[in-house]
Amino acid sequence: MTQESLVSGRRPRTGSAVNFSHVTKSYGDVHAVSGLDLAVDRGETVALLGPNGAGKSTTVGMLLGLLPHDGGTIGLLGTDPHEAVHAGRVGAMLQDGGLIPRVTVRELVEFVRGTYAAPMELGRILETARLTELAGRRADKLSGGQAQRVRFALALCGNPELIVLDEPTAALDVTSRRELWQTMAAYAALGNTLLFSTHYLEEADEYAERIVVIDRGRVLADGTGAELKRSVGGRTVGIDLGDRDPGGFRRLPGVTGVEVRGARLLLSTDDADLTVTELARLGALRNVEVTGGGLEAAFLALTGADAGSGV
Ligand SMILES: Nc1ncnc2c1ncn2[C@@H]1O[C@H](COP(=O)(O)OP(=O)(O)OP(=O)(O)O)[C@@H](O)[C@H]1O
Repeated sequence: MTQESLVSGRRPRTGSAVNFSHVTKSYGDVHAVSGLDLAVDRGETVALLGPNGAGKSTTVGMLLGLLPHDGGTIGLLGTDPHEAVHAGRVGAMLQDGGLIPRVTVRELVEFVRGTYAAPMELGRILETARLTELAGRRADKLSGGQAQRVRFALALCGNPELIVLDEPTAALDVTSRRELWQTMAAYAALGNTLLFSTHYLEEADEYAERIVVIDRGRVLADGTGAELKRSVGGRTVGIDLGDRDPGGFRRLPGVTGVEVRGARLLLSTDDADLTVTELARLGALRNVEVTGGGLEAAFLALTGADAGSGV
């Protein structure tokens, strides 16, 4: 660690945290992961976004050394998954992890801390996971959001450099989701690496610096939320047609398609700004509405466009 990182408690953001190269994994005839390439740098917060059955949990399982991979190589914090996990350098929050009954939050966290050679200090774990007030409560009598924060606290026990979270906010309400994200974002802000899988597009867009879209075990897209939205482009600009000739709009900048629906003219465009500017110049902006271009449209285009490719 550098002098600065020792003073501030921040970790240096250099080097590779996760490196999958051509990784494959099958369950019998099911190709769950098919030649996956994925690189995450230290200090990054990355979302693995994919539909059901995309291979997210299998990827997380292999990353943590819980599932053997069939082919390719997996590097974790400059070493192999087993070594990194055994050294306490990786924390994990998996789906459906039950909490031991009849013990308090403090006892549970103490117990898990005891399994590490150099654990994070108890007070800091409770504070980071916002559990200080709940430390004396029974761990099996908490709300869904509180229980998930306890699971996050358990993932923090070894003072890990990387935390891997498999759908951490599934089944949580909006408030609990936001609270959990505040705790995780604070940990990431110290220079730690977060890799999480999710179904929630808004969550990936809001909290991840990078989104890796996977489907059928392969990477379909990799970039910031803004880059993914841009890569699909495709917005629709709608205006009231009035008595104008729809054909004349075909030559407008950005326009890729023209459709008349009732009294409305719908222009498909790959550059909505340019199209709208030109409509304004022509004095044709009546009841303008720009739709599409969100992450959902990008996600559907990416996963849908790949359907039927035979993989
Ligand atoms: N133990 C298993 N035995 C057989 N097939 C499996 C097993 N685990 C997963 N699969 C299959 O592998 C593929 C990838 O599953 P995986 O659970 O990794 O996807 P996922 O993206 O995590 O899905 P979800 O979002 O629904 O959790 C799916 O087709 C799934 O049915």
